[in-house]
Amino acid sequence: MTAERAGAPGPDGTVTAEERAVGTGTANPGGAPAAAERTAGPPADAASASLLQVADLSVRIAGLHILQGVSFDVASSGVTVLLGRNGVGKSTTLRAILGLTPRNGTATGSVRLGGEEILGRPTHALVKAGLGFVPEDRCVFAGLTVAENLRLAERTDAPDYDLVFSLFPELSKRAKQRAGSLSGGQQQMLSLGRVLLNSNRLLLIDEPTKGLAPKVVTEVAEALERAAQAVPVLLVEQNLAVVRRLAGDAVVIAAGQVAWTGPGEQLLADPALTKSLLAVNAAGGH
Ligand SMILES: Nc1ncnc2c1ncn2[C@@H]1O[C@H](COP(=O)(O)OP(=O)(O)OP(=O)(O)O)[C@@H](O)[C@H]1O
Repeated sequence: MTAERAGAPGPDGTVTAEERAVGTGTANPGGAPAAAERTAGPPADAASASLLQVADLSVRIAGLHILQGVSFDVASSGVTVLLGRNGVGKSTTLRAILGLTPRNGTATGSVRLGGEEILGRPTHALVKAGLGFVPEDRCVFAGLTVAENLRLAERTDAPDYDLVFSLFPELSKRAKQRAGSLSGGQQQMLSLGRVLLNSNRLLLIDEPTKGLAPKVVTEVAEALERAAQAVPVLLVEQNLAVVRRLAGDAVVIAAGQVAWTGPGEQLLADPALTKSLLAVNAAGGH
């Protein structure tokens, strides 16, 4: 698809001077990337180390210009975390990558997976190409058993049950239990297991710890850590304790654009920056 000019918002844009001012991170001072930075792209070694390259991604839905030229890379191993205040467009970014922008919307720019342009390709082709998605609502069939949920997710003749059960032994133990009676954390593991049965090049995971009790959050973070050893992950996550535990690189979206990118550790080590970008304390509280 053709790259759409980003930067200055259109008449329906949502960028305010104050929001732009929070973009003081080392990787992207000033919030929106300068045109020269965008066209220059990442250094050659960074490009070769990245699996997914999102460049100048703009999404408009129902008259709203939600993403206004978002650019970032996802590393070929470990967890890249996508952060930002509520409603900035994190889920919209995942959905655009997956070809799930609603039909009354448009997604323009470029998304490359392993160097190949994928923006605009249909979702079924992207799933076949190795994008695995774990949505925010977990998506398990409450009335079916764990084993049935897993069987329904099989997409190949050789689903990798060994991997899934080695990562989440709980799923093997609870194979005959109805998914609706699992705890929130166990449901999240089932949701991850359903995706990991098939071979994936990249997992896109949307707020897996949302609404979970602190103890369960820790369990899910451990599960994600194990999953990320098998497959690289692009993770939307608001819980900074989870980010601290998992993040390699962090990408912060504000006002429709990438306001900061860099090592997650570096972001969390700077409480003032964390607070200005995310309106939360690095200790984890709001
Ligand atoms: N289909 C849609 N129709 C209209 N507006 C939408 C649609 N999808 C998203 N939006 C709007 O786009 C903005 C970004 O939404 P999105 O869900 O991507 O944010 P988010 O950063 O993931 O938020 P949160 O952290 O609260 O989950 C919001 O203002 C949302 O209301």
